[in-house]
Amino acid sequence: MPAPSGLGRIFFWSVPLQAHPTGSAERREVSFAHVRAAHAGQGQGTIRRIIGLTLRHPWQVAIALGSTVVAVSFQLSIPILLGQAVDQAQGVLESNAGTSALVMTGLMLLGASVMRGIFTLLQNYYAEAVGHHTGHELRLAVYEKIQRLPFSFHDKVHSGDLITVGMLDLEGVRVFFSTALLRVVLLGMLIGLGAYLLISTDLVLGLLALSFVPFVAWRSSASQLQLRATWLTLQDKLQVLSRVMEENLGGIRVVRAFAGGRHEMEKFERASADALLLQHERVILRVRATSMMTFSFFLSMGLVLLVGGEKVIAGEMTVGTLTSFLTFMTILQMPVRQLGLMVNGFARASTCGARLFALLDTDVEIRDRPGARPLAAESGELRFENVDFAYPSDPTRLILKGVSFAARPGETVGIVGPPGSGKSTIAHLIPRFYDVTGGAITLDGQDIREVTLESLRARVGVVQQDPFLFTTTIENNIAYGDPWAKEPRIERAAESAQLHNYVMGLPAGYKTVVGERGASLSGGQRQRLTIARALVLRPSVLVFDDSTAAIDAGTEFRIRSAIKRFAKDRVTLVISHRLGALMHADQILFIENGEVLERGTHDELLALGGRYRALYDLQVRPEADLREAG
Ligand SMILES: Nc1ncnc2c1ncn2[C@@H]1O[C@H](COP(=O)(O)OP(=O)(O)OP(=O)(O)O)[C@@H](O)[C@H]1O
Repeated sequence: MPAPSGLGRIFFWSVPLQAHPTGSAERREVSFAHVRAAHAGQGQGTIRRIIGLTLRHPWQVAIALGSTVVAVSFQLSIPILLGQAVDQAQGVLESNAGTSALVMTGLMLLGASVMRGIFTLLQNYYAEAVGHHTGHELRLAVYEKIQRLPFSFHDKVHSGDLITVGMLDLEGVRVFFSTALLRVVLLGMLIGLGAYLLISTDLVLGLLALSFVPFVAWRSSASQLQLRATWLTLQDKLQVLSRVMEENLGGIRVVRAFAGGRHEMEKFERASADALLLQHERVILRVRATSMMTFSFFLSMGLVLLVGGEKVIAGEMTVGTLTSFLTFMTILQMPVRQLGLMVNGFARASTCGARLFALLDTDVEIRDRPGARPLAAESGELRFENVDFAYPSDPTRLILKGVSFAARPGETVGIVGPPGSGKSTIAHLIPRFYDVTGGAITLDGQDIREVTLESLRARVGVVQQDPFLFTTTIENNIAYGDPWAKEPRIERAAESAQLHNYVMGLPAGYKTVVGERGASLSGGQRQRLTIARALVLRPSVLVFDDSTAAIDAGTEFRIRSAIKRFAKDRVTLVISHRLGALMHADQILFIENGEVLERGTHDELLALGGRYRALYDLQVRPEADLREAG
């Protein structure tokens, strides 16, 4: 990103970007402490909180407000000068007086217009700057919050809804200063001072000139509030549309495979038709309000012309004063119409802000405890001590019940069991994606809840069931956990994961960009890439959560041999449905309904003749028998 220069530097501040050592990615080194501090204080009024955020840019706010005051003063001088000019021009025509006074007034009028223009520009520029700075900070704060939200939150909230909060709601808060707060000053001054000038010049004509104000103010506010209500419903409808589209794109292969195109189209059309109906309703609301406001304005203007014209004819008022009145009215018309926008700005900011702050205030249950220390790096012994666990969404249903086991560095623990028995849940608990509800998990004797999350996650590498890849190069995908990893380390990890030869065969090698979510790779290649990603971290505990399911037996064997060398001083957990993937483990746990039913080595479990044996007979023996027979 090029550094901003000139005016841009005043508007934006540059965020230092640190180049990724591999040269192909960028990492931001930004501290969010100040942003987080600005969000402290749950329960404060939403609008007060937004004003607090805005005031974090005091000099920009001051320039915007100061410019508004000066611009309004110049704007209000224009009708006065215009009236004066008309009277002077009439004087020149009627009594052949000199034109110097008229020229002077003309020049003053020009000067006032230019000054008004300059200060309005400054007002708009700095109002936007405040909004963009606030938006930038909030975006970072929301994104940072999303990075820290616990898995239990993501279990409950649709990611599309989070995106809406991060985009639409944030926008409602971002524009608060320019559309609402600054308008209070702008409209307050224009309407207040304008009304005073009109009434102090001529009470009756002043009241007539202002007669459209209450009606237009009411109509504009009422219609804006109605528009806002329909806008919120429209957002819900559009959200449904984006969910339908998001799901369709995410599951595009399922849709095609099951020829679901027509059904998907019908779903989309229904959601789109709902949105269309609402948009139509909004257009009618807007057009009706605009025509009523325009009509009432011109009605008032007609009355002013009628009464004012009679006063001019009767010699009670000059043509210039009447011109001032009409110009004042024209100047006032826009701000009065904008009162509705101001009311809308407040309403929008308060609903959007409430949702945004609710997200920012969400309690992060999984976080460092006060006084948490980094995990002390020792041998890396992993222990599950009588672990109970229930997912926060269903706290009464125990998924794990009294699970205990220990693994010393260099040991491999195999975990097998029927679907839904709780195997992946064990994998989720080690890096603290969730906290245990009973018992404890320790690493080198340290309860993992008592150490910092960052140090824990740096020591635990989990290869998930579902291999997720980023749309970037193979190199960056492998080095995701440690962007400063040097090429030889990345290549060694890829070699262990049996991916190196494949990558070297690609024209761009490690610089090959994988498509969206790794769509250009096969299932097995994606899994091998995620294995390499975990190996780069050189973790103390390596967890394979059914992560070789898409890999053929030969490749899996080679990966296992390579990892054996790699994992000689680490704990390895292998979760799999296939016994072939974990038969070699030093200890195998057979899990059912969240309980360890059997444990031992492969031979011990076979000799036990229990559930493991039954699974072996079902899965492995027929193949072995067939091989022998062949
Ligand atoms: N995020 C979650 N929230 C609530 N319940 C969950 C969640 N994830 C899993 N479960 C439930 O916990 C139980 C154990 O799930 P888990 O994924 O650990 O099983 P598993 O043994 O790994 O299954 P599989 O072999 O099919 O991958 C299941 O009944 C599942 O429905």
